[in-house]
Parts: sequence; structure tokens; C-alpha cells
Amino acid sequence: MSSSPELPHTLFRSTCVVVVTIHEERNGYSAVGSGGAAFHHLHTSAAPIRVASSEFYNDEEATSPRGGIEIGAGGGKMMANLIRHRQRERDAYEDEALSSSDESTRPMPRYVGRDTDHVFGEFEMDDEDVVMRSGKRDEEKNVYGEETDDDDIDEEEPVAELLPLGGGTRRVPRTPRRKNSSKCGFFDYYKLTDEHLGSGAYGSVTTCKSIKSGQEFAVKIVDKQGETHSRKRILREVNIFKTCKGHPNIVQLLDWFEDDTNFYLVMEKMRGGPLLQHILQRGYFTEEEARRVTKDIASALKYMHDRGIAHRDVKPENVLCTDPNHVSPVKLCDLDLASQRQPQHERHPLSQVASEPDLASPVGSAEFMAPEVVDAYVGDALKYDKKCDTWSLGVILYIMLAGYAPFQGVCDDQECGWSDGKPCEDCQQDLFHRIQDGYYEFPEEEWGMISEEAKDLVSNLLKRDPVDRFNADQILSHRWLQQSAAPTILQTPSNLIYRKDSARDVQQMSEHFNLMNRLADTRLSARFDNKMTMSECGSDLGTATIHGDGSFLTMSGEPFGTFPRKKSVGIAIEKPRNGEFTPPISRASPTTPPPSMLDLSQDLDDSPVKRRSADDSGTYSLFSPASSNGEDDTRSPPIIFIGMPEIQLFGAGAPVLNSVQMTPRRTTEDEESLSSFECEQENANLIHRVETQVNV
Ligand SMILES: Nc1ncnc2c1ncn2[C@@H]1O[C@H](COP(=O)(O)OP(=O)(O)OP(=O)(O)O)[C@@H](O)[C@H]1O
Repeated sequence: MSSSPELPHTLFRSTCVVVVTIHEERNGYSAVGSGGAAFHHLHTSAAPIRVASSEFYNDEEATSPRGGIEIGAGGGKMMANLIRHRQRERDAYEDEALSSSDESTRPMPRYVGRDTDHVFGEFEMDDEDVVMRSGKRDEEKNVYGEETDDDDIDEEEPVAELLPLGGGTRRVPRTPRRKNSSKCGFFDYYKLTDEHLGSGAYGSVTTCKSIKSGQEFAVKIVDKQGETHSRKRILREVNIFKTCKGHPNIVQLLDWFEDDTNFYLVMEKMRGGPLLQHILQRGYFTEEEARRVTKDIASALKYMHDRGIAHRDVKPENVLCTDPNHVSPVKLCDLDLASQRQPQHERHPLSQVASEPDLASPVGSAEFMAPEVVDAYVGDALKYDKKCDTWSLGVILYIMLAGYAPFQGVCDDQECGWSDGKPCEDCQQDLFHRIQDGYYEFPEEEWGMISEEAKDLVSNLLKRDPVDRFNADQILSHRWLQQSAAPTILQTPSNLIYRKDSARDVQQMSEHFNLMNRLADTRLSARFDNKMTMSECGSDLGTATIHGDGSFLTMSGEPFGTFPRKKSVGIAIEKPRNGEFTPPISRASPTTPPPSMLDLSQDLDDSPVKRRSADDSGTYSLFSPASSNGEDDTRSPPIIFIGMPEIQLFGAGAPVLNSVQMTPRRTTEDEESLSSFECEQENANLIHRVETQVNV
């Protein structure tokens, strides 16, 4: 099926993958796993009934009652269960808050600024302090040694310190001289400049200046009013920053604040800008410089991986140059997608299982996705781990050496605008297939001048099987990194300019993917944080419907940000065994079983929800009847599950649904299947199909 002219916004040109993972805890149910959302609706008649929406997250720092499933209209018994479930949550939350005699462990609804002086040293720092903090010491000790003051800090104070917000902003006093300054916020210490450093799905990064010293920092400001903030996510990012403090190749968080409107993450300012932009601006880049950058990134990854953290979004935009005049040293930024495993001894048996999908959540950027990540998109596997970071480093290294990406999507359409940054479903599919095949070349024109050692490292990073792929240790001990490389001047800068299909597309694709993943994730988390009422849930059910061009429309028709409010799409799902469609079954591979091992065999007594066995896991077809009622159509797109009574999988209080992934795949069977698809929508002929991996 090719992109139809009548359907400019074909579904999932950009891919959406939603992973929901659940595990059970003693008090009711706590959903744990990667942030995510599932689209759940029941359809039995012309008027689709919206049934359920769930949200789950895996954050040990959660300050609000955890877990939960939110239900919209319909399903009386289910609704009653949800009310009971909600009440149980509130009771448990209040009980816990009241009974806690220990101030430090008492759950509070909000927290304010983190006392980062304890973590990072003095608050107001001069350049020397920043250098010290960012670990400009003996590299071996910084990367591998234990010379940190973490231990003291951890004992004194948890990183996620929780304090009542009260009215207005309050900053935690960190030193005796600040003990009385209990009403200070970001603007008491810093002033913003008008230098915009970058922006992402979360917020914008701007230069700020210390009022006291005039020293410049970078501050990431995350708008709390927006759809994308999540306190847990910020906490997680702060925690990971803290774990990574002192490493010379990871951007250092220096301070952070929260007020009524924003979060403020104050970081050291990386004056050299993002890697590829830096290379482009300099117009000059050598193999030796590529080697140094590779070593820096590998050092950062080793540090994170050794601590059980996968970055999961390694891409050139997140590699920042310290100095405007030199490409290295570089530092990794943007730790908000990073995931950290709990230490073995702290893991609950179920949470251990449930932690897997956190790494299995397909997040990141398209061109940098390792094959196993793409597998997760297309249902062949659900698990990937920190080796995906070293794959992404392989892609970055390839781009650094050649000026274009190793895997690129192409199609036959002469009008295709993919190389100009426009969406193209065929190109995207082609890109995914190429990544999955793991096939790339070293074209002689650019690679002829590049050393065999460099190519060998690329080859060992771009290994399709993660088992064969180099880990960070192997990268660092590779012979190319062990000694200076040739000062060969590379064609990278000019290729970055002329090969439109490289860096720019990488960035554009990454925007699509990251936004989709995060909006779906954080929006639901934010909603849960705010403890929305039943009616609110009902009126704002679901996450976002993803248009073919990657834009979003919420279930309630509210557009996110600047996304166009145009044609909406609905989604239908068909269970293959009961329905007339037989989509190709693409189960998780035997070596990477899906996260469906949770014991779901016991039904809940009072739940209307029928738990399914792991046998019910499988790949389901997901269809998208388009409703193209004109450019201004802002109707709520119905989410319809056809022929799937198991929609009750998504019911209240029962953690029966392990994960759902929506992945695009078109097969030759589609045309036939779709022609028999009875859709009650207008324009039923405009149906696109994606596969859905449902793990029960
Ligand atoms: N410490 C810093 N110094 C200079 N620039 C920075 C710094 N941190 C971030 N930036 C710039 O801001 C951009 C966005 O920052 P960051 O990636 O942390 O935000 P985000 O909202 O989490 O983005 P994403 O959507 O990629 O996750 C970066 O790509 C970079 O260009």
C-alpha cells in the first residue's frame, strides 16, 4: 500500500510504539515499567464506546500513589471497580502520609529544589569549580575510579528530596548561610539571557547567568503547564545526572529548581554546541578528531553502563562540544530517556521482570536505532539493552567519518520529499528494513582514505546481533582508540551539507520519534500525577493519535503544541484468531522473549476483567480508518477494537495487559484484508494497518 493522495496523513509514517507494563504489588496494583500508554477502546456498535486508558511508569521516586488504570465512559462494573481502586489508592496514600513519623520518608505531594551543593560542591562556582566538578582530573580515575563523594551525600540526603511546596517557590537550604533563605527560587540566583541553546520535546535550553558571579550556565526549562512535563521524569533525570556526576564526558547538572510554572535544570554550559553542527561550522574534521570524540562518548557510555544505566538516545544532537574552537572533548547530554536498573538485591522478583520492558521501550531516534530496537518496532523482539547505545555510537562514528548515515531510507517515488525532511512511509519502512538487515557499505569515495582500524571499529559496532557487538569496554580497548589516528582530513563537513539524507533527516526523524514516545508517556504520567478525576479522565481519554505525518491529535481533539489540527484517524484492532484477518504473526524471538512472564493466571475476584494467559500474547492487526472530513476536522478520533472482547484486558485494577506495541508493517496480505474490513467510518477505504504486539 502506498501513500494515498487522498490521505495525506497516513497513519504511522512516523512510528509510534507504546509499551505498557504492569506488575502487581501488595496494596492494589502498581503499574511499573516504561512510561507508555495504550489506546483502548471497545467497539460493538456504530457508536464506539470508550473504555479504558492506562498509564504506567517505573519510577521508584514516585510521590503520588502509583499504578492505576483510568477508565472513560462505559462499563458500569468496570467503572465501579475503578472508583474502588482509586479510593484504595487515596486511602493508602493518605495512610502512608499520616502514619509516617519520619520527615525524610514522608511522601509529599510535591518537592522543591534539590540541594545540589551537597552533590556538586559549592553552589556559586567559578570556572575552576566547574572544571573540577566536571572531572577534569586524571581520566582513569574519573571514568573508572570511585573518587566521588556520593556516599556521604546519599546517606545524608536522598537525591529526590521531598518537601511540601506550600505557597510559592521554596528552595532547600543547603548551607548554614542559606538556612533562612527558604523562599528562593531559580530567579533569586540566576537571570536568563536571550541566548537560546536548543530545545527538545521537554523544554528549551537557554543560557543563564549567576547573579552573584556572572558566570554562564545552561538551564533547561520545562514548562509544567505543558503536556509534556512529568515530575517523575524530571526526578529520574536528576537522579541519573547525579549518578553521572563528575564524569568528564557527561554534562553536569549543577542545580535544579521547581516553581509553580517550571522546572529548571541548571547545567554547565557546553559552548561548542552539538557535534555535527560544530563540525559543519568549522568545516574541517579529521580522523584523529573522530577518534577522540569516539573515545569520549565510549567513556561516557562505559561509565553509565557500569552503573546499569542505558542512555537510549545517543545521537549527534546529544553529543555536545565543550569548546567552541575544538571538537573534543565532548559530553553526552539529555539523560531523560536513560533507564537505570535497580541493584540486584533491591529488586522485587516481579519488578525485575517488569524492569525489562523499560529497556524494551522503543525510544530513541530512527537512524540510530539498533536492529533489536527496530525489532521491537516490528514485533520481532521486545528487549534491547545498553548495547543499543554502542550501536548508536557506531552510527555516529560512521557519520563522523563519512558525513552521511550508514542506513538510509529510499523509495521509488520521484516526488518523495524524505531527503528534504518530509515524511515518507516507504522511505521509513525501507530505513527500518535496512537497519534490520544490518547491511551497509563503505563506499570507496569517502572510505578509501579512512584507516582500516576505524572501519574495523565501525564494523564491530554495527553488528546486528548485540551479542557480537562491542560493548563499551571493547570499544575503549580497540586499537583505533589506543593511539593517535591519522590526521586525514575527512569529507564529513561537505557531505553533511550536500547529503541531505544524513544529519538533517536524522534530526527530523529523531524529533518525530522522541516526541511521540515522550508525549504519550509523559502526558499520561502528568495526568496521573495530577490525580485527575473520573470525569476528567473520561473527557480526556487516551493519549495521542498519531497522524501519518507524525503529528498528534489527542483523543479530545486538542492538538499538542504546534501540531496541525487536521485529519484525524481512528484505530481498530482485530484479534487474528477470532477475526477474518490473519496478519503475519511476528512473535518475539526465542532468544528475547516478550515480557509476558508475569503470573497472570489468577483472576481477580472482584474484577470484571478476565486475565489472559501468556498464550494470548501475540501480534494483532491494528487498522486505522481515516476520517477525512476536511481540513478542519477536529472530531475525536474513535479508537475501536473490533472483534476483540478481550478489550477487557484493559480493565480497572487488573494488571493483565503486559504490553502493547503498535508497529507499522505492510504486507501483501493487506490489500485483501483491508478490502473486507467493515469499517463504519466514512472513507473506510482509507485504512492503513499496523501490527500490534500484545503481551498478556
Ligand atoms: N548543557 C548544555 N549546554 C549547551 N547546550 C545544551 C545543553 N544541554 C542541552 N543543550 C542543547 O539543548 C538541546 C536540547 O536539550 P535536551 O536534549 O536536554 O532537551 P530535551 O527536551 O530533553 O530534548 P530531547 O527531545 O532531545 O530529549 C540539546 O540538543 C542541545 O543542543
